[in-house]
Amino acid sequence: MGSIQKSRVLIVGTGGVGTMAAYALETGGKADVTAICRSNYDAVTKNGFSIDSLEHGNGITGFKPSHILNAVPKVAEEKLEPFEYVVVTTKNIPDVRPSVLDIISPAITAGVTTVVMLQNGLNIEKPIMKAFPDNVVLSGISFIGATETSLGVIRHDDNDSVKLGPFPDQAVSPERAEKAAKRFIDLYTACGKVEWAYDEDVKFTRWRKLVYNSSYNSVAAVLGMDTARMRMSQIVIDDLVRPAMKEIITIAKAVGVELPEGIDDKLIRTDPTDTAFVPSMGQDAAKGNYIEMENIVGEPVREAENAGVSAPTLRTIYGFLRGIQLKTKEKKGLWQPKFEDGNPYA
Ligand SMILES: NC(=O)C1=CN([C@@H]2O[C@H](COP(=O)(O)OP(=O)(O)OC[C@H]3O[C@@H](n4cnc5c(N)ncnc54)[C@H](OP(=O)(O)O)[C@@H]3O)[C@@H](O)[C@H]2O)C=CC1
Ligand SMILES: CC(C)(CO)C(=O)C(=O)O
Repeated sequence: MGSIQKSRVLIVGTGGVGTMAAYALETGGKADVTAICRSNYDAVTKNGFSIDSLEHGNGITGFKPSHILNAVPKVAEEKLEPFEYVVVTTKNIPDVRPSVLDIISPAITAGVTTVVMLQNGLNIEKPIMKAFPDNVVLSGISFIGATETSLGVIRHDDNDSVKLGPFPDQAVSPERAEKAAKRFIDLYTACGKVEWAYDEDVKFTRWRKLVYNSSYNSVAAVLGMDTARMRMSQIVIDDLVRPAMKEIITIAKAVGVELPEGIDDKLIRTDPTDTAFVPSMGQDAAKGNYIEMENIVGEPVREAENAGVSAPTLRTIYGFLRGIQLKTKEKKGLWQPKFEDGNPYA
């Protein structure tokens, strides 16, 4: 029997989500993974990844994807065989260059490569679909809890259950997009340890996830607080988290997405209370990293404005998050404190 041709998969970003994707795809045996590492490149090329995983087991050491690179390959220029899939697992920060489009473009073969976006937030697909109208772009909404605790060291402690499906309004045929999504699910779940499902309604799934992320993630970033403490306080839920959730539910309705009755109550109680869980934006803010505030809060706020819906809590939270991001930009040299032309407060 001849050997099976493995799918060429590029994973851009090997933090929590990207490393667990590399591990699932490689151990499934149907994919030949090229992983892009950045700050963890030296650690990973030397020692491989160390992983403690709820689903794959604890104490995994020395894991190395088939190929490890420290920059995204320029497929056309370097005359490489096209990638069938490019999986995007960086944080998505459109207000800081390079954008996701800038980062992944060199690796995409027009008309061939499917882009899999395993990132939180709204409208993240728009720039990719505009630049590559003849490529399938897939949405993966992840519930995995995976963190890179130090360079090349990953803790994975929640089920890797992703809903994957085509973003709406693509120029490619729905049949081609569905086939690409189902094939990727097959490659990923071949490891036998995780359950992924085909997503028939990406718009719904993304808005549903926003109910949690827009509220809990951003309040965690502003207050530096875990979700158990927010619930124990009562006031943080009553004054911030629940009103933000209710606004997302109202904006979703205005754009044609009916979220289930009681979704706010359910998601408020979703995290365990015996650990101090801090959602990703809270972790990034605490580390002084850029935060994913534009796709998680800015986009819903803009959708609300377009639909004529009032969203005062989200609007205020967005103001705080923009301030936090500006402080990070100043620390990293991307913003200088000076009056620009036209500033009325000079
Ligand atoms: N972690 C989780 O449990 C969940 C995460 N998500 C979403 O998944 C996405 C990924 O999150 P997560 O894995 O936690 O993120 P991490 O911050 O852990 O990892 C992101 C990785 O991308 C790398 N990266 C960023 N920019 C580049 C670049 N230009 N070139 C190469 N590598 C780059 C980072 O490198 P460096 O370290 O050098 O910055 C880092 O290794 C986010 O959108 C998040 O919201 C969704 C659900 C759950
Ligand atoms: C809460 C979680 C881990 C989703 O499962 C998430 O999306 C985040 O922290 O940003």
